[in-house]
Amino acid sequence: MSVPALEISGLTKNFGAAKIIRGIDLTVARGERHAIIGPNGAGKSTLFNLITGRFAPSSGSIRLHGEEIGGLAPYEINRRGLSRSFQITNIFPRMTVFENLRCALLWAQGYRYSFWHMVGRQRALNEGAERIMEEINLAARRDVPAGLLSYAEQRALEIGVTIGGGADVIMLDEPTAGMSHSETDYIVDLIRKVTEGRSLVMVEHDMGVVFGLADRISVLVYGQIIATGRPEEVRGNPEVQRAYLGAVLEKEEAAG
Ligand SMILES: Nc1ncnc2c1ncn2[C@@H]1O[C@H](COP(=O)(O)OP(=O)(O)OP(=O)(O)O)[C@@H](O)[C@H]1O
Repeated sequence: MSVPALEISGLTKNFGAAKIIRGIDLTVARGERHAIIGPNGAGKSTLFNLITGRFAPSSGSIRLHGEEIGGLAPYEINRRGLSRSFQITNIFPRMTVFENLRCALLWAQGYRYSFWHMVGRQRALNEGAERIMEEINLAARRDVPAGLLSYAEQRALEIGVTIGGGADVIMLDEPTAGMSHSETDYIVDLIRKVTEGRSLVMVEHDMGVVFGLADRISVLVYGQIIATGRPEEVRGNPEVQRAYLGAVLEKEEAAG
């Protein structure tokens, strides 16, 4: 059996006396798209921040491709092949689409302190930036400053920046937050495309997005995973219905 992309076991996180993550075991296979859902305050962002290195675990283990990453700094985790996007757009508004992607590649390849090294890599960087631009469907917007793109295009660019470093585990925090139906469809198609052959872990409140994208779903309630499985298994799980999904799906149906 191949080593999972991500393997979390016995993970806990306390803030002072508050036990926020209370013993999580979770495995994400290579190439799997995995969604984490659950009610407000369940600990989804905290779990996300533990995996990406913003917080150190109180106990337990987080392995990326078999190597322990729990407690490493975010940039060290990034170098090992895990990249995250941000809920708040993380691009440079005055730089063009192309420059943003080039900058992401430059940063990821670790040339930021070596100007001469960088000059020698110009061609590879330019080609890499062009390739990602095609992948995220922004070639026609190549020379537009990022700040002038539509909101959905900015999120697409941000996904481009996230995959720019060649990471094979992508973490997305609410990638469709604040989007209209059509923008959501556009970003979902894009995420499906760019995560082909990569592993995806996403926190998302929109159940249409979750059930449309995820191979497997984990339901986090009060710092523990109460169910993990394929979408239809999770949807049919009575405990999940009771703790979370019943109310959410009713609300979404009512909203049309
Ligand atoms: N740095 C912190 N210090 C103390 N408590 C925190 C900290 N970060 C989060 N918490 C608490 O941890 C709990 C879980 O928060 P978290 O943001 O992880 O939940 P969530 O599932 O992402 O919620 P939402 O869906 O509303 O974003 C909350 O009660 C929150 O107040």
